[in-house]
Amino acid sequence: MVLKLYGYPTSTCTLRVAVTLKEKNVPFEFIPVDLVGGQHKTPAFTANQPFGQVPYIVEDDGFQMYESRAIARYIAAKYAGVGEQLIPKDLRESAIFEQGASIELTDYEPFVSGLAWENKFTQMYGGTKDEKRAESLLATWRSKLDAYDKILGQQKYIGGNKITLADLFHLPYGSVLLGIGIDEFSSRPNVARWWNDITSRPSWQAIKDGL
Ligand SMILES: N[C@@H](CCC(=O)N[C@@H](CS)C(=O)NCC(=O)O)C(=O)O
Repeated sequence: MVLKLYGYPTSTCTLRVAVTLKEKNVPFEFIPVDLVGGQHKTPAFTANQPFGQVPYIVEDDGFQMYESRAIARYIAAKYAGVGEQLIPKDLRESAIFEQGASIELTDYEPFVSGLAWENKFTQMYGGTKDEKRAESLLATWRSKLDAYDKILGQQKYIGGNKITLADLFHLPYGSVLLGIGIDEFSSRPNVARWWNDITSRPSWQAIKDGL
């Protein structure tokens, strides 16, 4: 038996875990959850993920957990000896990794997810776009990316000079926005260099269009 990843084929949170598994060459079985049909809100599902969200993983000895970034950290630690380190061991390298991972959570995800909802998902679910909110999110995200460009002018990756989970965490939502024509990456030289670098990794290429 291999690790089971319960998720949705194109969900950003599911892809965050999948790219980490691919990066570490961990074989896994993807088990699709019917988000459209509401499977994730059933008692059988919330027994495994109390918030009724994907993803969660189950290992062959029965160990299971949820929260995409926490799962990625677990996988990176468990398979530390395989491929890239993804979470540095050195104290100060680890501190800069944590800095980058925190930036993703506070200065990136709220804006990219908001923009993805306003420009894509809301309409998919029959809602209407809130133009004012979308404009405000875009303006803030642009200023955040200006800061990213400065950071990436001084270091190769967002979590230091080596690829880490902090970089991988950026991939799913950034790709959603590019897919709907919101490109704030290519006009910023250091961000563009970084984005091309991380998106060209075989791990991401293998899953970027969904599982
Ligand atoms: N913090 C959670 C968020 C999980 C989450 O938002 N999952 C979304 C898909 S990316 C979901 O299940 N949405 C359906 C819902 O919330 O009803 C994680 O990172 O795993």
